[in-house]
Amino acid sequence: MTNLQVRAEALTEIAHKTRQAALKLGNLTTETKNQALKAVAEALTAATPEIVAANIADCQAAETAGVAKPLRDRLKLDETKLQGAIAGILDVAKLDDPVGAVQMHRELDAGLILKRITCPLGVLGVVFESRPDAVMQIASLAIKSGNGVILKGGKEAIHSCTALVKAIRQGLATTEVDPEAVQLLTTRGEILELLNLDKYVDLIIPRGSNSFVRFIQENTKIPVLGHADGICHLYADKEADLAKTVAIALDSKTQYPAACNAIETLLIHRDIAAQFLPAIAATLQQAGVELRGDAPTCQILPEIHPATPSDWETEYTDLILSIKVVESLEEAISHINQYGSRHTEAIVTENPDTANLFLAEVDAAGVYHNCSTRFADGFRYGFGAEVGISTQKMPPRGSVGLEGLVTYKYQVVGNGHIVADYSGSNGKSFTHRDLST
Ligand SMILES: NC(=O)C1=CN([C@@H]2O[C@H](COP(=O)(O)OP(=O)(O)OC[C@H]3O[C@@H](n4cnc5c(N)ncnc54)[C@H](OP(=O)(O)O)[C@@H]3O)[C@@H](O)[C@H]2O)C=CC1
Ligand SMILES: N[C@@H](CCC(=O)OP(=O)(O)O)C(=O)O
Repeated sequence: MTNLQVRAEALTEIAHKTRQAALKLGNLTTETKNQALKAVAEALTAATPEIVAANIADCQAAETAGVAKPLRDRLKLDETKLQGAIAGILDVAKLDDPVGAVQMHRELDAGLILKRITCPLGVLGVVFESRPDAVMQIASLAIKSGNGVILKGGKEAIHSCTALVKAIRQGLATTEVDPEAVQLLTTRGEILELLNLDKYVDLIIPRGSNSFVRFIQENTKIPVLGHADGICHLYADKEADLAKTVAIALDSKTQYPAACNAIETLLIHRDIAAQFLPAIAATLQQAGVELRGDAPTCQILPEIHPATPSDWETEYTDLILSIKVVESLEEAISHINQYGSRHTEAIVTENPDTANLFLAEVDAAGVYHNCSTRFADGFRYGFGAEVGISTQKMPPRGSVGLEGLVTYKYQVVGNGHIVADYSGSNGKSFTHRDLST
């Protein structure tokens, strides 16, 4: 057998075990799943020294390799960040179980009852960037939603992800959840093999660049839920409040510059540009942001770099912001719909009609008025955690939490009912009576 065949066989075995574990997990009670999450939290707490040491090794290697600082900040998992993520697991335990919800309860005819009931998807394959806290968010959401999960983090986070998954599996080993429900892959080659395993894997969630998500979509028969790049904008309207604009621009750009929900471009109405831009620029530059502007912006801020057309389509994941002066709300919306990645878009204005037009006409998973784009997050939305932010149009769209990880079944129970009785000129009629309370 060639090395490739050996790898394919090993991966098939992993996927098979995950599926078996997921089948059992999908039928466990809410209480049992919550106990498993608590055991996972305890195991992660106990393994804190090993996890932090593994992360230090990853961070040092990333620094040596010249990985940019915002991406190293994203990679970092110190004790405080780890404790926050563990608290997040306990928050997921407190959430309602997304499995077993009766979404529809209908009498079709006397004694013939239809229910639509939520159920797990089965096995998820989630590929994500070098952000180790994602392991805990995704694994806890998978367990609570009754799904098995095969994880693959970015190469810079390999030691951190390995230590985390080891602790998660140790925690699960003390519970009724089979540890095989949570798996970790570490190489791109394994991902390519995983794409062939449509018999075992029900959904692939790639978190990464647009080209990577497209590559996955084009190379698998497994359904794909794409979490692609975030080219997000803030539009300062002619009726914007200056203090709000400065605060929101600062937060949206600098609070976590490597996050996909950080802004890349500030659009500003020409009527306020001369008044607002000096204050906005001073605050951003003080925070270390490099500004790049179009010609009208550079006239007001002569010290900044001119922007080139490629700036409008670039996600910097760094402390860089492009600025463009627009003639109107319509031009701002049109720019966003052309260059945005349908992730998260915000307007600052005191005019409710202008805001409503923006919220209605901008095509994105998140449309915000007078607040930071950094609110695009499962924890902040009250979902406990998130698998990521779906940039696809079909649901689940935006931040994907527990509800995005279940599907449903139609359950029909009768008593010997047959369709022939309801057909033809003398056929019985359906009652279609709603039985939901
Ligand atoms: N919408 C969302 O929720 C999120 C979006 N993003 C977006 O992702 C981008 C940043 O991602 P970045 O850090 O550069 O990560 P990449 O897109 O480079 O990589 C992300 C993951 O995909 C893997 N990968 C990339 N290319 C391939 C390939 N051709 N074959 C197999 N595996 C591959 C990487 O593996 P390896 O490291 O081993 O190469 C890594 O595990 C940004 O655009 C950001 O906005 C990020 C997180 C969440
Ligand atoms: N919702 C997240 C951002 C989504 C995400 O995972 O982004 P990234 O930092 O690119 O990995 C947050 O606000 O932290």
